[in-house]
Amino acid sequence: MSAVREIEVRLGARGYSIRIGRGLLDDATLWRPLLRGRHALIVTNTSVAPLYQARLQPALADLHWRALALPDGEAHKTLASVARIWDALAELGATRDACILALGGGVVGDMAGFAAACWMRGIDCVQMPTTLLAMVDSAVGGKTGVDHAAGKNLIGAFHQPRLVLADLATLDTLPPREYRAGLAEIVKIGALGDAAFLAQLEHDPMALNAREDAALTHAIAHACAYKAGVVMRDETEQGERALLNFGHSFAHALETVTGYSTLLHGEAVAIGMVLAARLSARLGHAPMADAQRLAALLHALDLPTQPPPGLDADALLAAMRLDKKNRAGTLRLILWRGAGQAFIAADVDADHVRASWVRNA
Ligand SMILES: NC(=O)c1ccc[n+]([C@@H]2O[C@H](COP(=O)([O-])OP(=O)(O)OC[C@H]3O[C@@H](n4cnc5c(N)ncnc54)[C@H](O)[C@@H]3O)[C@@H](O)[C@H]2O)c1
Ligand SMILES: O=C(O)C(=O)C[C@@H](O)[C@H](O)[C@H](O)COP(=O)(O)O
Ligand SMILES: [Zn+2]
Repeated sequence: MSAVREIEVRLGARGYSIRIGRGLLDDATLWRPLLRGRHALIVTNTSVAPLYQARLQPALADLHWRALALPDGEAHKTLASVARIWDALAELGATRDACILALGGGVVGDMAGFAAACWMRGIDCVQMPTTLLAMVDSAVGGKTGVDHAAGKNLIGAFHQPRLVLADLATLDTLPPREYRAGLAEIVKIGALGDAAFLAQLEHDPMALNAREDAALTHAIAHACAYKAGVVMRDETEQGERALLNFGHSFAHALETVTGYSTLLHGEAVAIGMVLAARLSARLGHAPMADAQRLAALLHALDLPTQPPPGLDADALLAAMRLDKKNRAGTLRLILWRGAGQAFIAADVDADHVRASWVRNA
């Protein structure tokens, strides 16, 4: 096994480690001791189960355990899917000391975490992310939940995992488009608060595309450490944590309006960050040159930087009005003052936001 990086998320009794390395799923000593009771449920999906589920099974032999493979895709990130997890827990007879092992990308992780938050008002969940996006973002920080037809992640809970185990070997099978989507959330960390990291990515955007363990470990650990710092200071998004939403008011509207089936989350975030950066420039908060820099980096990483054609600006604006960051009927967005300097912008003018949806505006 190659070197393992470890990052602590210090949240008192809710604290946990993030471990990053190759082959971690095969080392049951890393996660098996965390299972306190007799019941374990592997929550995964139909694509990931055949690839990685067998890695976990030997260590579960002396427990009551089951595996639930949910249908694949963001369109299935629904309460109906979570109800299937609760049904599986009921069939297993899972008590308060049961543990869910969330094996998959962010969709699986968000649903498994939410099911764990609610079952008997809270059982343990170990996040075993198998996508780049889940390793750098969704498995960390305890945001869990599902989508609603009216908006992304509108139903959910904060529920921290007991452990995050990021096995780099699982990325070997990740399709290129999904991999690139994860790069968008890595760029986001630089864009919102870490200009030096952003400059590193700009200096050699292709280094990460090689999927070489050392470069990957560095980027994943850097993104996780940054996010962990924010979460430790503001676990439930009373303030600073909202900055991790840079680009997301636009991204979530895009995902909602396109029925959660056209754009990947990371792709929507790439577009959303460029729109937020351009809007910041038009409102006089930031240089337009920084928005252009950001778009150039995302383009170099083969990520989209413009909304797909033919979308209805009014529908997109309507979706943005249901964003969780809004207050008292006004739009509250994450904008920036330039690379690495995101801030919370209250009461943003709706006409300006609407104009952002015009392609090339
Ligand atoms: N909770 C949070 O803080 C947070 C943060 C960011 C994103 N998210 C959420 O995460 C979701 C996106 O996550 P995602 O990008 O991981 O998408 P995903 O979970 O849909 O996974 C992407 C695709 O890759 C497949 N896959 C997963 N691992 C694989 C592997 N190792 N080999 C081959 N195929 C594999 C999946 O089956 C799926 O088809 C969105 O719902 C988003 O809202 C949550
Ligand atoms: O962890 C956070 O906080 C984030 O905002 C991370 C985002 O990348 C992620 O997409 C998150 O799910 C969005 O949260 P939401 O509260 O806007 O639904
Ligand atoms: Zn995101």
